[in-house]
Amino acid sequence: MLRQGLYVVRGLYRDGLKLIRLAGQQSFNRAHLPASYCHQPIGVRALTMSSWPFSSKPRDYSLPNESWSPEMQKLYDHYNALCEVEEEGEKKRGAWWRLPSYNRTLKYATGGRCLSKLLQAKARLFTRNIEEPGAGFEYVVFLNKPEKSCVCVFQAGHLLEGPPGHVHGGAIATMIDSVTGTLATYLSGPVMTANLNMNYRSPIPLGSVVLVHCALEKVEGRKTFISCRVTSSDRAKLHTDATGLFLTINVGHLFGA
Ligand SMILES: CCCCCCCCCCCCCCCC(=O)SCCNC(=O)CCNC(=O)[C@H](O)C(C)(C)COP(=O)(O)OP(=O)(O)OC[C@H]1O[C@@H](n2cnc3c(N)ncnc32)[C@H](O)[C@@H]1OP(=O)(O)O
Repeated sequence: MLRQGLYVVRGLYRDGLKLIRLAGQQSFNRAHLPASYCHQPIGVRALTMSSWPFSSKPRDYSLPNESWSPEMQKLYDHYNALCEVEEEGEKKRGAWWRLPSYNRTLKYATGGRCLSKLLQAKARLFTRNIEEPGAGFEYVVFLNKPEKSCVCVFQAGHLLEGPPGHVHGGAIATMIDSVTGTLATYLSGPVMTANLNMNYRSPIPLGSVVLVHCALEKVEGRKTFISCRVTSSDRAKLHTDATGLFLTINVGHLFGA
């Protein structure tokens, strides 16, 4: 069982990174996957899964929905336009990639040896488990590969309230962990957060749109250091700055190996 679990998680990360690399596609779907990805078994076959890692057509939460404010949409359009550049009349991939985002990673999510199949089936990504559009975390992450950095456009919904009318510090920390963790994962493979340091500089009004900028500071062996700044959408106001340390893990770590 443990060996099966390891097999599954390895497949998850390998295929997750493949998905990230396919992320820039505007209308990402199975048809865009390489044939080898669609037809060859991956590790998760061990648990009788199809090679497509989702149970049904997944919703890509990084795409615009009706709850997005004009400001959020404008920032999305801005970064999305940078994902494709025109050179000599030809459209080419730009430096930026939009990362798709799903609320579950696999039909049977992985989560350690103690998780029952029922719990695994119910597992959902923390930041994507509020179904009502606009009520929780609305965000999209754009990765800049050459610069080893990323920007997240984040609109904070009313269910994230902490101090009256403002975003809860834990919700801000969640976004920082998620975005720095995403960048670290992209750069270093499977990682876990070992340390996050945060300075809350100014409160974030509920419903507002902020930018979460993350950049690679350095990699030392298994350690990936990421810095992060949460600013107003015009970058004029600093809301939070943070640093994160991520340690590359052997995926067996998640199974207590
Ligand atoms: C479709 C699929 C898509 C997949 C792709 C998609 C993208 C994906 C997005 C993910 C977005 C979510 C991102 C959430 C990310 C989490 O929230 S992870 C959950 C929270 N974190 C945890 O639960 C981690 C709990 N801690 C641990 O498991 C272990 O302590 C760790 C972090 C793995 C480290 O343990 P270890 O590997 O045994 O390392 P250890 O030997 O103790 O230390 C190694 C070195 O690191 C140093 N170190 C360790 N801990 C610390 C620390 N806290 N501070 C400073 N130094 C430290 C040690 O001093 C040592 O240094 P050296 O002596 O080598 O110089």
